[in-house]
Amino acid sequence: MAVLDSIIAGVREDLAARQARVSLEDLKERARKMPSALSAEDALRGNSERSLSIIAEVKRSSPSKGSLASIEDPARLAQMYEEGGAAAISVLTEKRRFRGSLDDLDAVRARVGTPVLRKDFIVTPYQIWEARAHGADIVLLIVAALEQTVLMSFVERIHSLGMTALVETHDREEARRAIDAGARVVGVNARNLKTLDVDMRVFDQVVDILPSGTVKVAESGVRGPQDVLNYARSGANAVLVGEALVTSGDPRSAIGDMVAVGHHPSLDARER
Ligand SMILES: O=P(O)(O)OC[C@@H](O)[C@@H](O)c1c[nH]c2ccccc12
Repeated sequence: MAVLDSIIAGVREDLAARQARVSLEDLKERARKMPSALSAEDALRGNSERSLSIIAEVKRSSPSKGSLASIEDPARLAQMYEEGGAAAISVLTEKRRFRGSLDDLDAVRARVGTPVLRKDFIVTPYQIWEARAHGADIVLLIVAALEQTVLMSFVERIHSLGMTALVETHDREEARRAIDAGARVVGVNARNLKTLDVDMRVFDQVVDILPSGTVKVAESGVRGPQDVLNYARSGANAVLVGEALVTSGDPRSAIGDMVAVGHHPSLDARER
């Protein structure tokens, strides 16, 4: 079984347990009582002052590398990311492979003022309501995990709840599907979720499929400022970084160095 399929099988089991505890009706009620979602599209697109956005991830573990960092206080880590200049914070909520949780999402949401992304393997509308009920502003959707009509309805659901869908792709065909489904923020993941191989050239191979107004997010494999610069030169509006930040020992300055790349003079003439 491909890695993605086995992750999703576990996600479905954990989901069934949560659904048995909290009904969809209760969840909707909680979601309706939440403050409105923060608008994330402009924050991710960047502006003249911050011409490249960094999405910084709270990530304890990964299927490819195993344990990365214990992160006993996810809110504190997120706060350091925010102080270092992150445009948004990504919180993994998948339990089995990434050791994340909705508690992490709650804690981060309560601490930071930036948009927060729920990073998980979304396969039912219940999880979208759950994201909103726990304060998410952005929800990840993985094209490779969803049939096209489902993808389309999930993008609509996320947008109708005032959140932003970050629709993740890994090749040109998936990028076309993301755009057809109504995505305005598209991620290009250098990591193939079926094999876990990382190839940072994927962004260049996919980027010309995306219409100019689309927010383009390069995901995975970023080791430091040079990789951020390369992605920015290729036309990324935002870069999503996990491992390099959680293993850095000084997340505030590690992200600061990446944010600074957005002001690099060689980026002035680029078209995004
Ligand atoms: O730790 P990295 O290589 O910087 O990658 C971060 C992020 O891109 C990665 O965690 C990720 C991208 N897409 C995903 C989908 C599910 C789980 C995780 C991911």
